Amino acid sequence: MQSKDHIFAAPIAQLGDFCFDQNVAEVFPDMIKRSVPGYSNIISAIGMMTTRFAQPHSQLYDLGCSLGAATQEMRRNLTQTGCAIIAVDNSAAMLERATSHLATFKSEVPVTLTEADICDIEIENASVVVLNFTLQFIAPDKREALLQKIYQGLNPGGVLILSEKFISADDTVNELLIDLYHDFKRANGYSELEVSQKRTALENVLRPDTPEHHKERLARVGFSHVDMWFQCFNFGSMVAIKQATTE
Ligand SMILES: Nc1ncnc2c1ncn2[C@@H]1O[C@H](C[S@+](CC[C@H]([NH3+])C(=O)[O-])CC(=O)[O-])[C@@H](O)[C@H]1O
Ligand SMILES: O=C(O)C(=O)Cc1ccccc1
Repeated sequence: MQSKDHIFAAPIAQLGDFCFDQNVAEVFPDMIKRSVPGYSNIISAIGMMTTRFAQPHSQLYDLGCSLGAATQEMRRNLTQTGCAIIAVDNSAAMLERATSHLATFKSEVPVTLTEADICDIEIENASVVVLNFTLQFIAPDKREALLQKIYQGLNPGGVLILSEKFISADDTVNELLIDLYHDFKRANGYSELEVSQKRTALENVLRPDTPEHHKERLARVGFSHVDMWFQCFNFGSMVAIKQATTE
């Protein structure tokens, strides 16, 4: 039985910052499905890109793995031999549930679940790195160093899949995309109060960048091929490919 997300349904007198605690981990599959437009399409495409980009005897990273949805899709779509998946999250509650969730599937592919800050881990011999709605929670002044580390740890021809909530550089478009996003949340059963309380709780925690800022930063750390492959309202996903040695 999956629990429904009612976290912001009742008025909260002292609304604190949003965090990935036990209560959020409990309702996370329902929350993410009803809160992130295109989430299931993005997860499927992570599987498709894994089939294309995974290199034999390399490592695949799921950074900010939550309950391991991207890890499971990568594992299911891996056709290369000798690969291992490293899934990392700094929320103990998420990792505990990811461990039991992933154990329900049969697979030959080794998965290591690590409780750590993704800014502190080593990345090496990587062919696929996934940041699926995680970079937005990293302090803005730490983002470039993290992307630089990912770039250094990727093998030539490797890919970073970066999904994020965005802001638009154009104020009118920005307002429109946020309005459409709130319509999407209401259509998925969230009340006005839930939408507004969550918005406030996320203010200091989820800091979105513009797509242009992402593209410039990805190019600056060294990625030679960068573009958006999916966008729905103010949510989307980018690919960044490290130049292959044969190009
Ligand atoms: N510094 C950090 N180090 C490690 N983990 C972190 C850090 N900061 C935040 N997290 C973790 O990043 C995850 C973000 S959710 C990712 C969804 C998943 N990728 C999915 O495909 O279902 C996205 C969302 O909820 O919007 C949470 O589990 C945090 O604990
Ligand atoms: O719900 C929101 O307002 C969001 O921006 C997406 C989201 C989804 C899950 C956790 C945190 C943010």
